[in-house]
Amino acid sequence: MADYKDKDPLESKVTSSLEASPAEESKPDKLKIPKEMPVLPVKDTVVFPGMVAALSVVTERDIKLLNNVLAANRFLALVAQKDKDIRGVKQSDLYDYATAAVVLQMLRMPDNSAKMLVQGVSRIKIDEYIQTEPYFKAKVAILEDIIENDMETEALARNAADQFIRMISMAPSLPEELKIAIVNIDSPSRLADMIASHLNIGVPEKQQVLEAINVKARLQKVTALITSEMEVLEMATKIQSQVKSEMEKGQKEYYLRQQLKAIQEELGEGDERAIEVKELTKKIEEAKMPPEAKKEAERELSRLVKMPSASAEYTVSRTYLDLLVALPWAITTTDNLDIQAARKVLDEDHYDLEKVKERILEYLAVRKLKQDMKGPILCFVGPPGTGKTSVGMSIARAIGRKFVRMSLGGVRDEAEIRGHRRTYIGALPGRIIQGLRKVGSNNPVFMLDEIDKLGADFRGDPSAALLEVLDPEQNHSFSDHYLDVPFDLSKVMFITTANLLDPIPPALKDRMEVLELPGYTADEKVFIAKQFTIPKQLKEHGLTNEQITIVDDAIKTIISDYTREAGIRNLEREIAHICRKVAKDIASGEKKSVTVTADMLHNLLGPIKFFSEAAERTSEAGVATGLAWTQAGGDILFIEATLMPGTGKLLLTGQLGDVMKESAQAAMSYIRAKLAKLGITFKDFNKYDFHIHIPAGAIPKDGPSAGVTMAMALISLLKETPILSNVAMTGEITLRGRVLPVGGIKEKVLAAKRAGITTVILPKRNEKDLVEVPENAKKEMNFVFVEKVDEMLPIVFGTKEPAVKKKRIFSKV
Ligand SMILES: Nc1ncnc2c1ncn2[C@@H]1O[C@H](COP(=O)(O)OP(=O)(O)OP(=O)(O)O)[C@@H](O)[C@H]1O
Repeated sequence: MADYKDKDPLESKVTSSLEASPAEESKPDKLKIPKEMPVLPVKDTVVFPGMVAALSVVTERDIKLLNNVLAANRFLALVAQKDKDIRGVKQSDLYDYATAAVVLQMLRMPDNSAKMLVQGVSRIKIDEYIQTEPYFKAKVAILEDIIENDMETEALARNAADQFIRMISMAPSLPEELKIAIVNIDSPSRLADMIASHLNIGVPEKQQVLEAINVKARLQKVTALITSEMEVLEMATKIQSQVKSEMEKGQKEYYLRQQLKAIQEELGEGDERAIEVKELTKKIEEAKMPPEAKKEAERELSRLVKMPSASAEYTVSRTYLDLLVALPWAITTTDNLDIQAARKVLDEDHYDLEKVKERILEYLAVRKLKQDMKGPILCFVGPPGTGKTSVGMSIARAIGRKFVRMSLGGVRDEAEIRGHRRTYIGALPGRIIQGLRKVGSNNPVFMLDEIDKLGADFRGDPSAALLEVLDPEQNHSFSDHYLDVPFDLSKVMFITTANLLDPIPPALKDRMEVLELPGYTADEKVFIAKQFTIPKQLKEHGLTNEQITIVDDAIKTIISDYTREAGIRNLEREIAHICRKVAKDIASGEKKSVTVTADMLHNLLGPIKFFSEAAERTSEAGVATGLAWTQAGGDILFIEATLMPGTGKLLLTGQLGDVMKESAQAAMSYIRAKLAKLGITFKDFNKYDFHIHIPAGAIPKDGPSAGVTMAMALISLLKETPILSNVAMTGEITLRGRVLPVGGIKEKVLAAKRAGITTVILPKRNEKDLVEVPENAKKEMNFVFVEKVDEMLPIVFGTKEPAVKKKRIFSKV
């Protein structure tokens, strides 16, 4: 068995120990090819005719063969082995097609093996083995090429040559000189053999080329092999260039980094990064985070260290770490549990608001007994300016906690509460986490203002996120999307505020303890103004008691003529206005001290802003004064009714909800059914259209409560009798004329009092609610409780019998 060692015979080192050298006369000649010759099995390669190859001869059997060949005519058959790993080769292990070759040179090696240089002469086919020992010998048939010298052969040959030349340029293992050799080959048959012998292909493919006697088929085979080889080469080149460019990039970055480091060292900033990491590590330790958060912070820090400081990712990571270390994981302020002291602080800041103050003192008392008690979640409900926010601040001051406030008005996006995931560009933590970071303690009084103005849209429902915040069962592990690790909110005392209770989602309402702050009477306002508002405003404007005095009358006039509100926000604003004007006079040296009287208000505050409309509006028949419970607390509203020629339709305009429309229908039907009982002589209902109007600005929260007012406006119209201007009413009406209870009695009564009403008609079943109305209001007003609409008539018209007709407002049709 011969081993193929060297493809390029020119490189084999043939030295002076050559045993035989081919003489000129022994040059291979096809004519002299014998018909019988020894057969040498070859591993690993196929020697093509015309090619020179160096083979190693190792086994004793092969050496014997070689000796005999050299002693005879130097011809031998080189046959490729089907499987190169087989030892003790049999005939069936060899291909049938072979190459007749002559031995050109032989070189004996010191270890008894030999190397020989052979040259292929012709394709042969083994016909029959005639000897197997000591080596194979066979009868062979010499195969002649089948060649057509046509254009196709020519084209195939040129194409193969061109492709192969291109391939040489791409394959680093093929020498450039091969190109010249290829160009100089004239015979297509030799060209195909030459190319096949240099292709990096297996023995079976080479054998196929050898067996292709037809030169065209051989060229085609070779072309296909070159093409697939080129594809492999191209792919390899691509992979190589990719690897190279990535390596280059990495090397470039490394090089630049080294430079940067050198520059930083020169500038004395060399270890800035190290200092930063040290500082952050220290801060992580100091923040005393729970294990989960600490692990996350440490992981983020190890990521940060690997990032280039100029990258956007670095900033994101650094901002996140800054938040993690800044959050008050373990900072808790100590509560002041002294109930007396707390009461003093609460009283110092606010008048009345007893329910709220009591609730807080109760909480403190229980806290004293049970250390780990959860904070209550309170909801202060009331009209604007009734002290909801300021009492929250006062609570924080009384217990000795920090205070943070966030308005939920118009919040529609869940992410505002719970934050954006950090994968978003410009992501931020939610407002709860932001608030806690700002306030710097984990047990502040956290005020969530305007919870009734929460919105919801496609960006998620913020109330769902709030549920988690306000649920004591869940909020010990509140998850903010940005923060990504739970934060314990259970120590926070949440206080929410709302103007109205109804719009608050029921699930949220459920979790809170509602405390109402309904508003103040004029007298209470005077008291608050004197005790709290005026001293506060004087202080804010740098004025002293000697420099300005506001007499009681002036305060009362501000309340009645310049404000109409349940709270005291506008009163405070008007007082501030007066303080500014007085401060100007005093600062400019014009005056030394000013006593503000009611007469001076016109000059200081401008013309009166609110008139008592009741007297004016109800001077005509068909107008009734109702009481409404609105966003701003209680208010009065004038319901007007009129009629005009028509067909008996009922027309409704103004701020009417569906419920109010139904109430109007009910009122009308009741009246028409009870004309005689109500003392109405009007009969031509089918010849007139009726029109009820509720003016803008008085959007009642509880629609049905305008029922009795609409009924009274219609009755007044039909009886052509005006209603007394000092009477106002509220109540729902049924078809049978019953008066049903309504809400917001305290607010409504206070609003009536502000408007100068002295008699208020209320549903009988609301009598119990009168306890909430302040005593002084009760003293100055009359309350009439009714069960049926007809009971109202004597009161609204001021007489037992229908009043005197004043003037006709419709003519007979
Ligand atoms: N009972 C009171 N005693 C003393 N001052 C009061 C009282 N009620 C309200 N005030 C003062 O009225 C002003 C307005 O109150 P605040 O801003 O707390 O109203 P609010 O109920 O929160 O209103 P909004 O619903 O508009 O938020 C504050 O300066 C507050 O100090």
